[in-house]
Amino acid sequence: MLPEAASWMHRRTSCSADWPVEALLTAKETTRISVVLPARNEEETVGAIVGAIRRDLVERAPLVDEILVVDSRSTDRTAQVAAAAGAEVVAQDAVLPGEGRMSGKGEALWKSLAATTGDIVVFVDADLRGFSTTYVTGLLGPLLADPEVGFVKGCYDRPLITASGTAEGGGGRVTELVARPLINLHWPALAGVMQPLGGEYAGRRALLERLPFVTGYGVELGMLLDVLQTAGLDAIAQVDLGRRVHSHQTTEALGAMSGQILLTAWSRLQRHGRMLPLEEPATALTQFRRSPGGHDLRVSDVGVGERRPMIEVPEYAAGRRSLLS
Ligand SMILES: O=c1ccn([C@@H]2O[C@H](COP(=O)(O)OP(=O)(O)O[C@H]3O[C@H](CO)[C@@H](O)[C@H](O)[C@H]3O)[C@@H](O)[C@H]2O)c(=O)[nH]1
Ligand SMILES: O=C(O)[C@H](O)COP(=O)(O)O
Repeated sequence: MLPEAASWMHRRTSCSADWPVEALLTAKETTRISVVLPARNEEETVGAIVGAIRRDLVERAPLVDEILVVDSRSTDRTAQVAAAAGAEVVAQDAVLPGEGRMSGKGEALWKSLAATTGDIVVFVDADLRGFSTTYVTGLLGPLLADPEVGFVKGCYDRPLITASGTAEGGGGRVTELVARPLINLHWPALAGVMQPLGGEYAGRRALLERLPFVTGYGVELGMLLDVLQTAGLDAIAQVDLGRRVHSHQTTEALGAMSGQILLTAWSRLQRHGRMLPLEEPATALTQFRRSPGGHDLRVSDVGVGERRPMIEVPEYAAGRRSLLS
């Protein structure tokens, strides 16, 4: 891991328990806070999430000023359930109709900026199970405490829950198999960001409104890379939110998500001028394991070598196959 990345992790990582709601209320002053949930067919889960935020962070403690659910072309009762739980609900396609209709989660988030007024916007996926409002308070902590912080990512343990059981640490498959190796390769300064694709994060409007948003599932990677490019590593913080359980997509759907992640990375490599001249790619891969004191880092070298075609090996070309044994 680069010294810069290790130092960032040390300085900019906290956990949700570090940010009690009472301290946040004091720090909030006149800052308006919006919570946004993008939702496509989440009638089973969206109500409990909205209800918890409304109860804990609007009624019990006046921290959150608005809760917006962006209905992303749901065909179920997502909009009704969210409204009944106390959220304002807008249809993705009804916002800024003059801008036309694009698709996916990134489109819903982009539209949400136009449909909210908060100085700080907190994004929370609508498919979470066992949601706690400490997700929201945790994400707000670094932003309310430090004006230098502009963007906060959540991190958590991610189980993979299937009909045959629960594999702790088995979730986040696109993160582990695609995004993390890609980030370590081309953006090693971000190697300490534990959940680069996580859907729970918060940012200052003044920063978010100056970023392009990738549509679909490229939105998180694009945003993280664009924040790094425009505001620098120190503007980013991460908060350990504990454990995250969500609805898993099929492997096939995750393949499509991976394609969007790769395309997003490609576009940022081009746009941020990292292709020319071609930089030597970093070969260190940093992974994380939960430990009693936080997280253990495991850095391995994923560098690959290259062998010449076998036919160019003289012994082989001469037919001396006995050398194979
Ligand atoms: O067209 C869409 C698709 C999804 N969603 C919502 O976006 C959230 C996350 O979508 P989901 O399909 O559950 O994504 P995951 O499989 O959980 O993907 C992970 O990785 C993605 C890529 O970085 C992130 O966008 C997600 O937040 C993150 O949880 C959910 O509330 C969805 O309802 C929309 O609003 N519109
Ligand atoms: O964030 C990810 O990597 C994808 O959403 C896949 O997550 P899952 O493996 O927990 O379904």
